[in-house]
Amino acid sequence: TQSTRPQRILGAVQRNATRGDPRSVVRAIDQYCRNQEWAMNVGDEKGCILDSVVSEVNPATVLELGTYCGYSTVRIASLLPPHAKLITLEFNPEFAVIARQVFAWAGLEDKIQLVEGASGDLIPKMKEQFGVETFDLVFLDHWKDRYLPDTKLMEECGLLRKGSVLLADNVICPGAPEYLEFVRSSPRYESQYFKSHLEYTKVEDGLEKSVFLG
Ligand SMILES: O=C(NCCO)c1cc(-c2ccc(F)cc2)cc(O)c1O
Ligand SMILES: [Mg+2]
Repeated sequence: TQSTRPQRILGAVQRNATRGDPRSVVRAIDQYCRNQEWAMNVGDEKGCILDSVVSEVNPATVLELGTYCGYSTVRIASLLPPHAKLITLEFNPEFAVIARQVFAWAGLEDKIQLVEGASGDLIPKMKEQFGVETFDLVFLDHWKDRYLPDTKLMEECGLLRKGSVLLADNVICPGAPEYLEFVRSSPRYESQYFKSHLEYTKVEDGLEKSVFLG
């Protein structure tokens, strides 16, 4: 029977990465997706920008919206301080099954909590069900038309504090025009665009970093 792209990505990790070495997992996925078949990981070019923002924020609590195969989850978690927690939300159960195995291969299960379901349903449950106060960093990488409604929802649920950082992937390609307009025009956010390229291609894309001002 035919394998799926996420299954083939997991295979590349299991063949080429070293168990317990997160950076080798990241490298194995990038090499596979650059040389064998494209996949919607944030990739190495935008990944370096992600790394720099994570290192600068040094977050104790991280929320990732959109796990896919766990590439960015592993990339972020590998940079977190010892007791920091990363919660990642994934709607697609097939992606979740693969991502959990990628986290295990990287040896990061204790830092990462993957929750399956729709972000719009799960965000209002964050405080009560997952014991979260506020998030220091949010990485938006899920359905692009959910970036804005979920940002408003996080505000309403009191999940953002003065200084919380939102980092959004794909603001150019595929694009999140309503989100971009909102964070760039709202007096409650200080936004900055990091120009880059769509993963594994020469197409323009970028990350938008927006600091919530409270
Ligand atoms: O939909 C995306 N993510 C949420 C899914 O769970 C996504 C899509 C693309 C992309 C796809 C098709 C194309 F032609 C160009 C870009 C890229 C990404 O980085 C993404 O995150
Ligand atoms: Mg993306």
